[in-house]
Order: sequence, then structure tokens, then C-alpha cells
Amino acid sequence: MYIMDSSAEEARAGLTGHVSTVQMLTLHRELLVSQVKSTQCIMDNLLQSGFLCIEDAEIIQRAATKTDQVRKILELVQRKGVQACEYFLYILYKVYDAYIDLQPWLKEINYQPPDFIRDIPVKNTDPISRYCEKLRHELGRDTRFIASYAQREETLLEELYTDTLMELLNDRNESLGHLEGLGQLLGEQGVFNSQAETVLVTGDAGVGKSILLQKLQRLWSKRELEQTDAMFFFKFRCRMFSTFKETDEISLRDLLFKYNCYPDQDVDNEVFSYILRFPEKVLFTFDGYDEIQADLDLVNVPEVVSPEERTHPLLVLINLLCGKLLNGSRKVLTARTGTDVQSRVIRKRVALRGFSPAHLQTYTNLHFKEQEHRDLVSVQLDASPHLCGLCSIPLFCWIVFKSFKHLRSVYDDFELPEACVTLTNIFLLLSEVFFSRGATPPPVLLKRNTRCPADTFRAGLRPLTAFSKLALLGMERGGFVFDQEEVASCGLTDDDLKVGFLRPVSRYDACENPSTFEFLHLTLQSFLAAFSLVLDEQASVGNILKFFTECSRRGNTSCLSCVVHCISGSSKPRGKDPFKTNEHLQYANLFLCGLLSKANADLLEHMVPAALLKRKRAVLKSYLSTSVRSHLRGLPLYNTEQEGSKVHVLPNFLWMLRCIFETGSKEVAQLTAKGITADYIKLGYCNVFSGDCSALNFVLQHRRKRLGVDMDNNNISDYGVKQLRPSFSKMTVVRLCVNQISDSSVEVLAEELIKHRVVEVLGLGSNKFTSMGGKYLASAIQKSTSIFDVGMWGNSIGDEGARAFAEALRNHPSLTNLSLSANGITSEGGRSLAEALKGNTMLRIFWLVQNELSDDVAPDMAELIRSNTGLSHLWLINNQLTVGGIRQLSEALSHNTSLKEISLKGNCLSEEEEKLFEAEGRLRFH
Ligand SMILES: Nc1ncnc2c1ncn2[C@@H]1O[C@H](COP(=O)(O)OP(=O)(O)OP(=O)(O)O)[C@@H](O)[C@H]1O
Repeated sequence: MYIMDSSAEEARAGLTGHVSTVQMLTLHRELLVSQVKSTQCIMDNLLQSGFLCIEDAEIIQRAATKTDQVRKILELVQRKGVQACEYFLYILYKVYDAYIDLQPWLKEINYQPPDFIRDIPVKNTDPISRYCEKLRHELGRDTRFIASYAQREETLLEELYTDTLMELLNDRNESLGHLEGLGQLLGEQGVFNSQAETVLVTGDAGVGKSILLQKLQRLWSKRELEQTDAMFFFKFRCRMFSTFKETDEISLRDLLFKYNCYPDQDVDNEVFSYILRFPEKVLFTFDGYDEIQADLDLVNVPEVVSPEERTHPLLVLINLLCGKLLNGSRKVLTARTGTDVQSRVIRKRVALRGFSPAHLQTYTNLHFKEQEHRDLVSVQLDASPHLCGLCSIPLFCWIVFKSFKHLRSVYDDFELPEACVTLTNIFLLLSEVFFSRGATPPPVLLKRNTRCPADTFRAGLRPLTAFSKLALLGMERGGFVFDQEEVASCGLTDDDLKVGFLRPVSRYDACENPSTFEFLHLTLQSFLAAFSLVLDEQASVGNILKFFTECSRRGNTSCLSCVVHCISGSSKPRGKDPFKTNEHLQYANLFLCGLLSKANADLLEHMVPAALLKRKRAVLKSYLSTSVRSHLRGLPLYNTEQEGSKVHVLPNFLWMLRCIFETGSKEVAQLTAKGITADYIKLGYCNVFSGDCSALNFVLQHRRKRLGVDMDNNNISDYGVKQLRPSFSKMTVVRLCVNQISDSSVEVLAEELIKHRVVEVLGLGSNKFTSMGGKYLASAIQKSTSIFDVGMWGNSIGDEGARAFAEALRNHPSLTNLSLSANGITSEGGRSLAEALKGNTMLRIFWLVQNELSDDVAPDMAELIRSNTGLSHLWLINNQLTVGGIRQLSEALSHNTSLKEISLKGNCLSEEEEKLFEAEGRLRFH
């Protein structure tokens, strides 16, 4: 019992004219009665500290309603005196979240807890805050490990998590630069639709979307997540929503609690009421939107008006995502690249681009503790940009590293896969590791025996067939979660499950049955499904094409999907849907091509009769040839004056290229190269990643005619450029803007430019090269007489690079258009450029927008303007020129009749000054 001296306090209040705390409670009684929603925590603390006794508590509990309870509490504490009242206020102040409605009032009365009260502890027994703790605890536990293929071999997330490239995109998918770290994901940077609440994170298979969410959840669980004050964090995997039956119904409350965790001792449902009242305190993550096996229309969706309403879980999800339920809550949604999510519900967009070279190095160091392994792996990676390209996708990198580690522990001489490794080889490697781990270990003396994948696969054929069958079964019915019955029906035993292809799924079986399974990764399911098609000796040979047929059927009708409204009027998702995403099927096709490739025949012949394998290969090849031909013929071709006939490829083109690369068939590659009849092919915004460049190169190397290639806005990176090396001899146009390219591959490109001298147009805008890259290019351009258009905006070549370009420009015989905008060039670099250009009669258009040019550059620029007779447009927008500098340019312009325009908007002039100069006619400020 704490000693109180209420009379002294009251006397003090009277003397100073202040209202005593006891009076205060009377004054604000009405507000307190209406706003104190949770009485439990107050009672617990008053009891604990001795301000109330058990009998008091019983009196309170006897009150019929919550408001009556509050009245009783007030009565009692007032009766007990000032200290009790002070302590009562202190509880409201300390247990902030539970009494959030009263916080403005406490501020208004300028509440400051007196020192003597601060010594009395307040324990949070409020169900809301306790629930938050529980959520944090459970999320912390669930996110500790990265799911690994062997459950006994779990890896701590913190030990292996490596940042990946996170590119911020606007609503038109244009790059807005990169996020610095995960903390920025929820921030305001890059928000293009402030009304919407969903942050969309996209990326290719295995690029790390789920792991990114796991990291986010882990940070939140440890209170380390910046830019959010979320008290509640609910995580969901979208594939769960496909496991519900059409007749299943659920309320929002159940969805939140059942699939995360239930609040304890919350008889009055306070937690849920709180969530409804403060939705902005809630953060959701929904992983894998592409895995929902229904065509969703986030805009025209029947509204679930009440959070209590029971309806199909998918409808609850959609209403959450589009902000019709729990409006104000934040959502992070992940999906494979290219998944259609209506922009209206997206707040901001982030694309994951995988490991950069620096990330890959970090990941290598984290993965391999032994220096010897690190060095070995680094050397082998350095030697193969193709392998690096594949390893820029964390999942593939993990498989390669994990396999290396295991096989290296068994065979001394095991090395990383060779330079021309395919994705199928990588998954074969993983399977080999699975089966070799299960096999009886060789006697110690024989440990370093020769590696024989054929033996390993032959020994594992029975379980491999069973796993493959299950994978195919799921693929056919569009399911990624399997119950025990399905697993057993494919012939899988409990022992087989230990191999590692499958992992148990917790909690989201509608019947509370924990024994459901999923494949370690969806791509693995695709791989095994393809294996099943290859292994099958019963079905007709043509059956292997089933997913190709499926994809092309969907592709043909996809334009109709825009006008189809689904889930309209009905609260049930449609059963079979022809428009659902089909990347997993595309992967199955890709693996089929790889498994049936000649290169893998030696291995596969140990599992499938050679004659059958041959027949299957022939069917596949014939199908590929026919479809390649018809695909290419069907591409829309249009003619341009400057660049000849152009074609903008469709998304399927990339899959086609990937499949051709996996087959390794020269004939099909030749056919494809020949089939591209256009002079210019546009692959912009096609989601080409560095690993795809080997596939493109595989086809282009068979091309006789030259070709313009536009690959702007993809994810090519240095690895991709290096893989394209042999193809640059065929290219008249090389457009690689916005592709994370840095100096190391610019050097390679520059070498090729010099070697072949066929490139006419070079677009390298918005990449990452510095003065070094600038110098390589300038030197290549100087030696190249074919080039006439160079765009290099948005790099960092600086003055050093500008000086190198100045040398290249001096009397260049062909360059007519050059952009060095946004490259950090100051007046020093500008002066070199101006001086070098004086005698150049070829350059017509010169862009130096958004650099750091001041009046210091003006005399040389003026001299250039006076003496140059070729230039028709000079762009100096967004620099730091003032009236003095521009006057010099204006004066010089009067001596030049060929220069049509100097654009000067965004320099340091007032509007009046701009108008004055604009009157001249050829100085433009708008
Ligand atoms: N940032 C990362 N750091 C370390 N490892 C990672 C990272 N991202 C992914 N991985 C590895 O790659 C595996 C696959 O990643 P993840 O499941 O997150 O890919 P995803 O993009 O969600 O793929 P999908 O679209 O197919 O579901 C992980 O299990 C992990 O081993």
C-alpha cells in the first residue's frame, strides 16, 4: 500500500487555484466514462498497487456495463484520494495503446505524471498490448530460419540474408532509382497513388520476394522496422486462398486470428474492436499474389461491408487489398513480374532485381565460411558471366552454392557447373544432391570416389518418379498444397519425405489438419512435373506438350481477359479459369526442353528407354520449330524511315528464347535467327534478366543479317552485357538504357565497338558507369566511324569523362547526336567539350541538360556558338547559368545562322529575364 497524503495535495491545489486531480476526474467524468474502453488493466494495476482491495474489485465487476464499471472505478479512486486519482491517470498515460482515445485529452490538460507516482509500477495487462506482444513473439519465432531443403539443416535468416536490388517504379513501370534499404519500403518515397494502401513488390521466380517479407516481419518482431508504427502485423501467403472450397466462408476476425494467432483472455473482443477502430495500426503482408488460382478484379468486386460478415476468404482478401475492409491499413503484396494488379489499388511499386555483383560477393562470403571455398567459388564465378547471371537470382544461387558445398564434401574435385550450364542442369544438380544425401554413405576409405550422377539418379528413380507424379498432379489441377492422401497415392513413403523435395505446411488446412505439404519452391514443382512428362512411358508421346498447348491456349485468349469481369455478383471464386497466371507452366516447359536436350540424353537414358526419349525429343523439336515460325510470323511489324522494319516482341518471345537455349538445339536457334525478318527488334520492358542474355546470344549468333536491338528497361546488368559479347558484331543498334550496367561491362562493350565498328546507335542512359566507363566509351566512339547517335544521360562520367568525350568529338566523322545529360559535368568539363566542338561540323544535336554548368562555361560556349556551323540544337536545360552567361550566348548566337535553338529552361533567371531573352527567338525557356 502506498502512503498518501491527500489533504496536503488538496490544500496545495486550493492555494494555487489549480483544480485538484480529484476534481479533475469529476470535471471530465463524462469523457472518461465514454472513452475508457478497457477496465481490466486499470483494475489490475489499482489492485496490485493497493489502491483498491478485492472487495472494491468485486463491486466494480458487479456493474452491468462497461461504462458503469468505469463510473464505479472513478467513484472509488476519488474516494481514496489524490494519489489514487493520480495513479489512475498515470495508468491511462502509460498504457498508451489501450487508452489511445484519451491521449489527446491528456495532452490537452497538459498531463505530467508527478514524481511520486512515477515510482509506482504500471503493468500492462491490457489484452490489446498483450496481443501485440504475442504477435511479435510468434512472428519472431516463425521468421528465425530460412526454409531449407533438409529440416535438420536450418539456416538462421540473419546469417544468410543479403540485400538485393530494389528498384522503385512509377505507375508506368519506369525506374525511379533504387531503395537504399528495407526500411524505405514503407516510406513515402516513390508513392504515386497516395489514396491506395498497397505496396506492390514484384520480381521473377526465386528473386527473394518471400524472403524479403520474412525479413520485414522479423524486423517488425524485433521493433527494428523503420517508417511504421504498426502495432499489428498479419502475414498471409496467397496460395492459402486457393485451398478453400467454394462454399467456405470466413469473417475478417477469423481470417486474422485463425491464420496468425488468437488474442488471450480477451472476453470482450477488445483486440478486434481496436483493430477496427485503428486500422492504420495494422500492417499486412500477402505473399505470392500470382499463386491465386482465380482471375481477380480488384476494382469491380462485391463489397464486404461488415467486418463481421462471413464470406469467401478470397473476397475478404480482395476487399482488404483494395481498402474496402479495414480502410487505412497498410499492405505489402508480392507477385511475380508481369502479374496484373490494377494500378488503382497500388500505392507504390518496387521491383526486385536480384543480387548485384557486390551482393553476390557478400552472399558468397556468408555462405562459405572457409576461405578456400570462398576463393574457389569466386574465381569460378568470375570466369563465367553466364553462371553469375543465373546466380543473380538468389534461389538459383542458393542451389548452386548448396550443391557445391555438399558435393565438394563428398568429392574433392567437384567444381561449379560449367560456363554453359542451363537452369535444368541446376535443378538436376539439386536433385542429385537430394538423392545422394539419402544414399548410404560410402565406407570412409572410399569417400572420395568418382561422382556418377547416373548411378545416383538410377538409385533414386522410384522416389523421383513418385515426387514427379505428385508435382504433375498439382500442376494439372493448379494446386500447390497436397494432403497426405495425395502424397501417399503417388507412392511416397514417410522415408521419401525426408529426401527434401517436400516440406510440411503449417496451419492453413481448412480442417485443422497439419499434414499438408508443398514443394520446396514452385520452380521445383515445375521441374519435377516436367520430369514426370519425360519419365512417363504410358501416355502418348504427344502428351509432353500439354503445358505448351495450355499456355498457347491462354495466350490466344488473353486479350479477352480485359473485358471479362469475374467474381461479379457472386461471392465465390470461379473454378476453372483460363486467364490465370501461368508462369509455373512456362517453367515446366522450359525444364522439359532442358531434360530432353541432347546434352542430358546420357543421363536420362538411365531412366527412360533411349528410343522413347528420342521420340519425345523429336516431337518437342518439331513443336518448337513450328511454333517459333508461327510466333515470329505473327509479330506486329512496322516500318520506320530511319531504322527500317521494326518489331516489338511479345512476352512469350522471351520464354521461347529460354526454351530454345535449354534444348541447346542449333537447328531451332538457326530457324529463329532466320525467322526474325525485321531490321530492329524491341525487347524493352520485357523483363529480360542477365541470365537470359545467353539465350539471346545463342540465337543471335546464328544470324547473318545485322539487327538493331533495343533492350531498354530490363535487368541485363554487367553479366548480361558480357554474355552478349559475341552478338555485338551483329548489332547496328545497341540500346541498353536503365539496365544496371557499370564500368566493368562498358569496357567489354567498348572493345566490341572498336573491333566491329558496325554500331550506329548506342543508348546507355540511366546506368551506373563512372568516368572510367566514360573514357572507355569515348575512346571507342573516337575509333568508330559508323556511330551517329549516342545517348548517355544519367550516368556519372563527370569532368574526366567529359574531357575524354571532348577528344572523341574533335573532328568526329559521323556522330550527329550526343547526350551527356545528367552526368555531373561542371564548367570545367563543359569548357573542354565546347572547345573541342568548335571545328566539328557533324554534330547536330548536343544535350548537356541537368549538369553543373555555370557562367564559367559561357565564354567557351559562346566561342563554340560563334564558330560552329553544324550544330542545330544545344540543350542546356537545368544548369546554373545566370543572366551574365546567357547574355554571352545570346550575343554569340547573333553570329550563327545554322543553330536553330538553345534550350535554357531551369537556369538561374527570373521570369522577366527569361522573357527578355526569349524575345531573341532562338533562346528557349519553355
Ligand atoms: N535476400 C536473400 N538473401 C539470401 N537468400 C535469399 C534471399 N532471397 C532469396 N534467397 C534464397 O532464395 C530462396 C527463394 O527465395 P524466395 O522464395 O523468397 O523467392 P520468391 O521471389 O518468393 O520466389 P517465387 O516467386 O517463386 O515464390 C530462399 O529460400 C533463399 O534460400
